[in-house]
Amino acid sequence: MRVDPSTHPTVGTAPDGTVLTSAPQDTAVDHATAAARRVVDALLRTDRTNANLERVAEELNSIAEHLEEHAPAVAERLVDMWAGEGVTRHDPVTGPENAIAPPLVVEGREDGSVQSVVTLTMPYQGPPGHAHGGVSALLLDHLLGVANAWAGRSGATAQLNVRYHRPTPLFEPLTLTGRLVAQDGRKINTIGDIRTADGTVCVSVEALFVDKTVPRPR
Ligand SMILES: CCCCCCCC/C=C\CCCCCCCC(=O)SCCNC(=O)CCNC(=O)[C@H](O)C(C)(C)COP(=O)(O)OP(=O)(O)OC[C@H]1O[C@@H](n2cnc3c(N)ncnc32)[C@H](O)[C@@H]1OP(=O)(O)O
Repeated sequence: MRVDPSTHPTVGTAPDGTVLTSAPQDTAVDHATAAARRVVDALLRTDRTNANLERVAEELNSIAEHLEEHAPAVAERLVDMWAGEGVTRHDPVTGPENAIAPPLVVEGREDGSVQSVVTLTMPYQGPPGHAHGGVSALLLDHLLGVANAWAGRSGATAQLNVRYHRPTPLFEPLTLTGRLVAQDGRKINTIGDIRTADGTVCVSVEALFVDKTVPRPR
């Protein structure tokens, strides 16, 4: 099921398996961003001596110039970015329009949790062959925010306590899970983890969110 653009679905209003993130579309911007993501990955993988990197730099700079020529003022662009209901296409975790985002596709489950399966690659590397701890924290922070939305709440992260149990492997499917576990007025407690396919926990988090509306640019 796709997200209704007028209201954010929650566990009470949408069935199991509801996609809570903005799916990649068959649009030029999504195609361009997917290509940019591919370039970031390929730049890290390519042979440093044999690839013609001077030509690559020239062509990429020419592309950047074209994009910058058509960029409106930042304030104007921000209004445009925040015109939807909160499911963003530009965030660094799930945004199909953000080349930095893996991007995660998050599903809401009927048990109140949210889940995402992702395979991380070279751009997200920390220790050899494994995910950077800051990347794991980023992905979980955002996933927990989506878990709050699925539970009908929203808030800013006030605390994110991260426990790294064991290194998180790249190049294999990881399952990220999050759920809201307690609420006390404006305070929201949300937990989550990252596991390998055999269920081994690599990272777990406990977070405090505080309900606070950040005004949208307009
Ligand atoms: C827009 C609508 C969308 C709807 C649709 C949803 C679609 C969903 C899709 C996608 C979800 C997106 C997911 C995004 C997820 C990413 C989240 C982030 O990255 S957020 C950026 C990083 N976080 C910050 O920048 C916060 C910076 N800090 C602050 O702004 C404030 O400090 C804030 C809001 C956290 C608290 O400030 P105060 O003034 O509002 O509230 P005070 O009175 O200080 O605290 C309230 C209670 O909380 C406790 N508290 C506050 N901070 C605490 C802390 N760090 N540790 C422990 N307790 C804390 C206090 O002690 C107080 O508790 P007592 O009521 O007295 O019991």
